[in-house]
Amino acid sequence: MAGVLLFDVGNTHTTVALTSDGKEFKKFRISTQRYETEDELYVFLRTLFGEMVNAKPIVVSSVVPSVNIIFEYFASKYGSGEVYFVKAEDYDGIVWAVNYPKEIGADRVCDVIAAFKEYGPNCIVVDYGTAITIEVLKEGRYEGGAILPGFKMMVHALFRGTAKLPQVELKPYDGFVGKDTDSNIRIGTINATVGAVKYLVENISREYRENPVIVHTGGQASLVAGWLDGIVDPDLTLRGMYYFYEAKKNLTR
Ligand SMILES: Nc1ncnc2c1ncn2[C@@H]1O[C@H](COP(=O)(O)OP(=O)(O)O)[C@@H](O)[C@H]1O
Ligand SMILES: CC(C)(COP(=O)(O)O)[C@@H](O)C(=O)NCCC(=O)O
Ligand SMILES: [K+]
Repeated sequence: MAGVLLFDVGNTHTTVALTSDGKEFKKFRISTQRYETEDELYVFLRTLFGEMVNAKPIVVSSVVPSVNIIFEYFASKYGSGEVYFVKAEDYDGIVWAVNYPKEIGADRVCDVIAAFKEYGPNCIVVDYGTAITIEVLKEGRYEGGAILPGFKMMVHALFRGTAKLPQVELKPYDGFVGKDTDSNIRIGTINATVGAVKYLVENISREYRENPVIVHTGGQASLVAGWLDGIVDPDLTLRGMYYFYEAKKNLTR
């Protein structure tokens, strides 16, 4: 089967997706800390994908620099030899109107590319992962955004910083006054973070006035579905990776 292997490497999980059109994905999710060599990664992927995983070009969106070398080795030993690392400075279909485009996390680059292609030039994208990122697109220019602690990080911060507070389930609480420790914590971490996102999106929209399209993505977007306005689009990052690959492939043919 033709196609390309996408690796969305985040600080918690690596989502691996096989696709031949950038629309349909056969995807699996593994912990980013679980592989330290190209052979370990291959064992995982052979188990999950079977032979389909062999001899494909690979695209890597990584925000964990320490693992990047593994994909270089993987590409030459098990891939087609081609590896494309997502970088803002390698994609000129967007104006990266920020101080240091090289600093932008690759996942954010992918989110912006896909949002622009599919939701138009005025969007706000919120990506809920280890950290929560907010991307602002105005008239097709990436204006920057914000970075917040993710839901799990908020809960973990309370757990690590106190003697008695437990880690709670990552579920919003249906109410705003807790009657026990668990609900107090969930309100102050999950509900509060949803509130922070709401606050930032409202103020960004006011600043940009074009009533932007709002898109939610990332592993925990489903957690907030129903609490926030906007579209929930879990595969946005993967589609952005494929758009990046198409742009690079046409350049290098
Ligand atoms: N199938 C799944 N198994 C485990 N966690 C999942 C799954 N789907 C979504 N999640 C959630 O996604 C989170 C990781 O989100 P993700 O966007 O991949 O983070 P990052 O990109 O920072 O690694 C996990 O902490 C978990 O809450
Ligand atoms: C903010 C992030 C850690 C989010 O990554 P994730 O939560 O997906 O692991 C990542 O986009 C990143 O490392 N960004 C670099 C700094 C920046 O984008 O300005
Ligand atoms: K992410």
